Amino acid sequence: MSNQVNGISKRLIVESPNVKLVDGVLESKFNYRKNHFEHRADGLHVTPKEHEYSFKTVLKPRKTGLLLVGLGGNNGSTAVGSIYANQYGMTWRTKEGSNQFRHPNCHCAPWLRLGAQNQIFVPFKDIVPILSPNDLVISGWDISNSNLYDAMARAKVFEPELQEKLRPFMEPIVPLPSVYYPDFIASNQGDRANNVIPGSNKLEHLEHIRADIRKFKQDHELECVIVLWTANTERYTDVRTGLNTTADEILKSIGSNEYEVSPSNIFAVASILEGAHYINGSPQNTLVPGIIELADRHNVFVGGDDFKSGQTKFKSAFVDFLVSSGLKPECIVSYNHLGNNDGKNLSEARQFRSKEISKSSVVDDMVKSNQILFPDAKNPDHCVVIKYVPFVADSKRAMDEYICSIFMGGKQTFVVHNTCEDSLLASPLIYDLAILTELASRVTYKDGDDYKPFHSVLSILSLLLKAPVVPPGTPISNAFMRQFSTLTKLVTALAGFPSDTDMQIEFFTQLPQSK
Ligand SMILES: NC(=O)c1ccc[n+]([C@@H]2O[C@H](COP(=O)([O-])OP(=O)(O)OC[C@H]3O[C@@H](n4cnc5c(N)ncnc54)[C@H](O)[C@@H]3O)[C@@H](O)[C@H]2O)c1
Ligand SMILES: O=P([O-])([O-])O[C@@H]1[C@@H](O)[C@H](O)[C@@H](O)[C@H](O)[C@@H]1O
Repeated sequence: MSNQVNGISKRLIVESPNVKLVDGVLESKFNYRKNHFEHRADGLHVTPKEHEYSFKTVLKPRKTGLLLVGLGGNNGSTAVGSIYANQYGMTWRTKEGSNQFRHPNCHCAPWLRLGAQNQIFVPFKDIVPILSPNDLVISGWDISNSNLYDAMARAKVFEPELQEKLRPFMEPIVPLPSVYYPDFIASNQGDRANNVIPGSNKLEHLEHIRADIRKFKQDHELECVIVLWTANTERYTDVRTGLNTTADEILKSIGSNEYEVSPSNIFAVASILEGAHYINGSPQNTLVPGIIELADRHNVFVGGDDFKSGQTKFKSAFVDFLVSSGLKPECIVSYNHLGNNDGKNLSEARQFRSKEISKSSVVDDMVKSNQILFPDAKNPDHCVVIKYVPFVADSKRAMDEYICSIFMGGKQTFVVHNTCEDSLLASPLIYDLAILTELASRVTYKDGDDYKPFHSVLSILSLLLKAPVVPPGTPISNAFMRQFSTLTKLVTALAGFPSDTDMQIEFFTQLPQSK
């Protein structure tokens, strides 16, 4: 591990009796402070509690494969192309001049202030070793047989010169045939579906996808495989007893060709049965209770839902700022239009509804966090609109209006406009999700005498997702900086030192001499 202090590269050496390195495994002890609260007749009682965790982190990242469902989409082709652009140091002209691949925010937090007194900043990757996106082996499936050069041109995300430089790398890549059940995505996607696994037997489709995953793992001698859904948004599936509320039910439903089993359910079950982790980058409710139970049974991670990329990411930080500042959001209208195939798919009601749910739930925790502003925990008026306008292609235009009640009955209105290539926001998140999932696969914690992995529902991915799926009983946090803090505190705990409290008390007190 190394860090930059004034440009001088230095190793990060943790001086602590709570840390030891044994055969490439970092063993660390972490004192977890967690207050216990109890409402009683005379008031709210708080009892400070402390719990000692022991972690083991295998330091060497695993040889990892990333299988994208929707490989030929705007996000999929952009994610693959950007890896080659980085690996080969490509530059390309734009009307503003020459451009260079900018490493995406694929380390989540490029810099993490550690030592308040020295303002030392260390990137995540130097706190615990994490996978580089360049080392990912990437493949995947698509219902469209377009090779990735044609898919990249169709996406209209990269500049033409870059597309041509990428052609030798992208043209040979043709997505594997996929599972296609028309009722789950918009009917306007039918003309794309020319790369489909034949037949209608869902158990055969499951076994086909399982065989694809096994072959990919064997061919590339992989230690870790992550399957990530970046295919079209599906409609919600029913969740009901007998269909998918237990692991045995979902397996039985596939065996009996149940109509309500979706393509994304098939991919999730196939991944889990092949020991591959499964991440849902779209808003549909793929991770039904039965799939979560199956993941737990097979000790693989699942995560979702829906990349938190632009309008919602901003909202998760902005509303946190508003509520923390005592400004009460009364009305939030989030409108956007875009012209890519995602927008086309979302132009049908059932697919839009999946997205509306994920985009609307993002303020819930922040509203509940302030009972002075929201005594009845009633959410602000919150309206989400998405329109498909082909001309703008991937360049999404998002316009938001926030109206807040402020001091003495005043009103404060914020209007936000942002334009971006949607795929340039989402593609780095594909790496982030894969990198954090691979890191989590190397971590165990002590529970009694044994070390065990984190819960199968990987809630540490919440920072990157609009509608985080969390272990049962876990409060859902969407506030951006709180999610960020959760992740930074975990990473430093794994490395054996608690992250800074940010109190900076030492600057307005005489710091007691450390023992
Ligand atoms: N900023 C963003 O782009 C962003 C943010 C959050 C979520 N998302 C979600 O990510 C997903 C992909 O977005 P996109 O812009 O790349 O869309 P896209 O339409 O360009 O790509 C989706 C791809 O999935 C393919 N596909 C559809 N059904 C499939 C199946 N059953 N198996 C395999 N492939 C299938 C399509 O042919 C298409 O190539 C969408 O669900 C979108 O809502 C995108
Ligand atoms: O992440 P975000 O920018 O809030 O939301 C986005 C929507 O605004 C967009 O319309 C949709 O096509 C993308 O899939 C993404 O979900």
